[in-house]
Amino acid sequence: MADILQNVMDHAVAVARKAGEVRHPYKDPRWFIGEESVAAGEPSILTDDPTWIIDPIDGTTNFVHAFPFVAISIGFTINKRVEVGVVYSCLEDKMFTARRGGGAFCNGEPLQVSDQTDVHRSIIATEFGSNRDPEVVDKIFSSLRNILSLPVHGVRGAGTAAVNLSLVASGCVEAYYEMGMHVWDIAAGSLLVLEAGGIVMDVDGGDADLMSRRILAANNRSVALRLVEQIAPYRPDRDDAPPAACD
Ligand SMILES: O=P(O)(O)O[C@H]1[C@H](O)[C@@H](O)[C@H](O)[C@H](O)[C@@H]1O
Ligand SMILES: [Mg+2]
Ligand SMILES: [Mg+2]
Repeated sequence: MADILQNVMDHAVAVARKAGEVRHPYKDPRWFIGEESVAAGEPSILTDDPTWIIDPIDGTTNFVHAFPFVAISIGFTINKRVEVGVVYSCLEDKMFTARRGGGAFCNGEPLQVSDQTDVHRSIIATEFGSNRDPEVVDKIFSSLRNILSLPVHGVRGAGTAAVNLSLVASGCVEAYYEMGMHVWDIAAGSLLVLEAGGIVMDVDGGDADLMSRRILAANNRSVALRLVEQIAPYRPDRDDAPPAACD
């Protein structure tokens, strides 16, 4: 694991030097998008530069309530594409790692998504999120009702996007979708799913967009597209939306 991170950091330095940059890739705030740094007012703009995307605690509400799923999520992008993903599920003591083109692993063991193609025999993970706007809550429940009525084998939610994505990558659930989470929740986990043989797309079936705050990750296209038909989509403000103007 340390080797993977060291290689990536070396790569980041090499890319920076090639571009004639003198910035230090581990210290310049422009090379980071983190939940806490953004909360402190740092920008949340994904550029082509090597960028670390970090959620130090994914599953904060779980953590506060001692609900036993909490993760650390670290993604690394170049040209806006996730090259490395690391999710550490702390209480399970599972270290999930993926490198683009290099596969996905849990504690060093290769991961493979489920081979189930029938949505009716699937478990779907999702989250209720934290937005209590009645229109959003209606959409959440509309999607849930449609999916439960398909029917599916079950609907689950770990309370952390990173763990939900690790569950898709591990083949424990067939798919995970959510609207309203942030780029730091999904950057690392989305690569886990891709490298375990799955797919990642927008909830409307379009291309995945890391900054859109919408994700559908699945073991295969046939399960994903059946879910697209059931999901009532809404558009949260993007992670890279300009801050609202003050009067
Ligand atoms: O804020 P943290 O880092 O705990 O992350 C969020 C989760 O990852 C979401 O899936 C989940 O839906 C919640 O929004 C949760 O807040
Ligand atoms: Mg999070
Ligand atoms: Mg967090």
